[in-house]
Amino acid sequence: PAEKRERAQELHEILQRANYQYYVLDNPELPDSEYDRRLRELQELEREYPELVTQDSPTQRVGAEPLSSFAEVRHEVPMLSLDNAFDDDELLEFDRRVRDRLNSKDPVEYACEPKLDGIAISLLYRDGMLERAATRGDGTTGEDITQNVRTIGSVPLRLLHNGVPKVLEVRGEIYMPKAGFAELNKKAAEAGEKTFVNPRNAAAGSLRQLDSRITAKRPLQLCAYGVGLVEGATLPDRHTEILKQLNRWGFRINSEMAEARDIQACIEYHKKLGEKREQLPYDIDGIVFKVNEIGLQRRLGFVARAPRWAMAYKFPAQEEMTE
Ligand SMILES: NC(=O)n1nc(-c2ccco2)nc1N
Repeated sequence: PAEKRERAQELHEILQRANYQYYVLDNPELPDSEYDRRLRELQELEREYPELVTQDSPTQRVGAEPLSSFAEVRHEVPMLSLDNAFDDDELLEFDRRVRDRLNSKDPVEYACEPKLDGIAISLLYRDGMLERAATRGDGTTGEDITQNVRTIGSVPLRLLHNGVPKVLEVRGEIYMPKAGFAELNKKAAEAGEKTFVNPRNAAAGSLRQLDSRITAKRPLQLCAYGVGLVEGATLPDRHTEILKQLNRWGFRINSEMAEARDIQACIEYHKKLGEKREQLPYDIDGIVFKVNEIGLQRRLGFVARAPRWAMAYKFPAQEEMTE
């Protein structure tokens, strides 16, 4: 049925673009009712002609049969945690160490990203298709949560456009926005179910579900913040440019991301974001500053635990949620 295949392909493209606008660009163009109508038409078509189902079809986001356990995944490129700074002096010391190691008298440019308080994950794409998603775990070994992650709207099941790398590992944070968290707890309380203490725990609990149909109902977001394994492509040579490329390929990146020409500008950025922290639609527990030039990152490398080229400057802990 050639015309059925064409119709399925057309619906597929309309739904995929609507998904990108809504979940990644926060700029919905299709009313929900229109989205649902077309999704039902595609589901109907795929029921009639199962050979039309592709693994990146928008119909494949509703969750599958529950798993009995999560398989283990080994990270070829370790997922490291971040060193912490708690005041301006510690951040200045970080910059001094960086410039000493680079033997550079010039200021170093930094990328600035709010540190989302969620769960770090790794997404592996092969020929543009999402192959597996895994938690950070201990940095070397994590859990395969692909079934659950496929249900998250801001996670591309296939990279947009062509000319994508053969292998691309994207790293990011899965988090629950404050509004979605409040709504989830309100419904849970009304239904006499357990509520979550904070958005981070709610996100972690939603990703630990063996039944991905439960995860599919949770308001989770993915924000990309870096790459791991890359084969068959040359990425830009600055971190902020890599993130913009990821956004073009279909990933959500943080709208507050910025470049700071030196460490003084980082301190000003940290202060500014600290003042608007309560107004942000998601929890953050600091700012991550990264040396922006990839060549310099390579020269700095990592110490055992954390990269020498990055520092998380934390905010004071928020007063814990009252029960
Ligand atoms: N949590 C978070 O938002 N992160 N975490 C990193 C990170 C961890 C290791 C390297 O980069 N970057 C951002 N924005």
